[in-house]
Amino acid sequence: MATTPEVISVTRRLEFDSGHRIPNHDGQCRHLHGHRYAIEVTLTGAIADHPGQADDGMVLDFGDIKRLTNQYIVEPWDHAFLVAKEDIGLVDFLGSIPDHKTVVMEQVPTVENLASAAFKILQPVFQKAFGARLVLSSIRLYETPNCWADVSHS
Ligand SMILES: Nc1nc2c(c(=O)[nH]1)N=C([C@H](O)[C@H](O)COP(=O)(O)OP(=O)(O)OP(=O)(O)O)CN2
Ligand SMILES: [Zn+2]
Repeated sequence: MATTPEVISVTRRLEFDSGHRIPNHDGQCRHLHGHRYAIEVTLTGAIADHPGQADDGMVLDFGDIKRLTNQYIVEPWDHAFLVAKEDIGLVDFLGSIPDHKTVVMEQVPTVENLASAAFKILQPVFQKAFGARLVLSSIRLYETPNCWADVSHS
C-alpha cells in the first residue's frame, strides 16, 4: 500500500521594533508607544528528497524564510511608525517630520491587523518563489511576550 508523503511545517522567527497607537483604544494604547514585535512565519510542504543538493532533507531552508521576511516585512516595518490611514492628525504630523520612516496601514495597527497585513504581503511572495510546493500556512505575530495573534491559511 502506498504511503502518503509526509507534510511538515517549518517556522522562522524574526524580530523588529515599531511604533504604533490604537487611536480609539479606551486605555493606554491610544498613546504613541512602541513594541519589539516578533514574527513567526510557518511554511508547510514535503521534505525535499534531493540527495547531494543543498536543500536535501528540508521543507525550505530557514535562510530563505529569513531573506524574504526581512525584505518584505522586517526592513519596511523596523524602526518605522505604523499608523492607520484613518488616524489623519498623526499621519499629517509624521509626514511633517523630514525623512521619517512611516508606514500608513489600511487598518488600525492592532496585532491582529498587522498579522493579517503581513500574511497578505508574504503569501504571494512565497507562492511566487516556491509555487505549489509550499504553502504559507500561518503567521504568528507577538506584540509583547504575552500578547500575540495567529493568522492561518484557510
Ligand atoms: N486584541 C488586542 N488587544 C490589544 C492590542 C491589540 O493589538 N489587540 N493592543 C494593545 C496595546 O497596543 C498593547 O500593545 C498591549 O498592551 P497590554 O495589554 O498592556 O500588554 P502588555 O504585555 O504590555 O501588558 P502588561 O500587563 O502591561 O505587561 C492593547 N490591547
Ligand atoms: Zn501597543
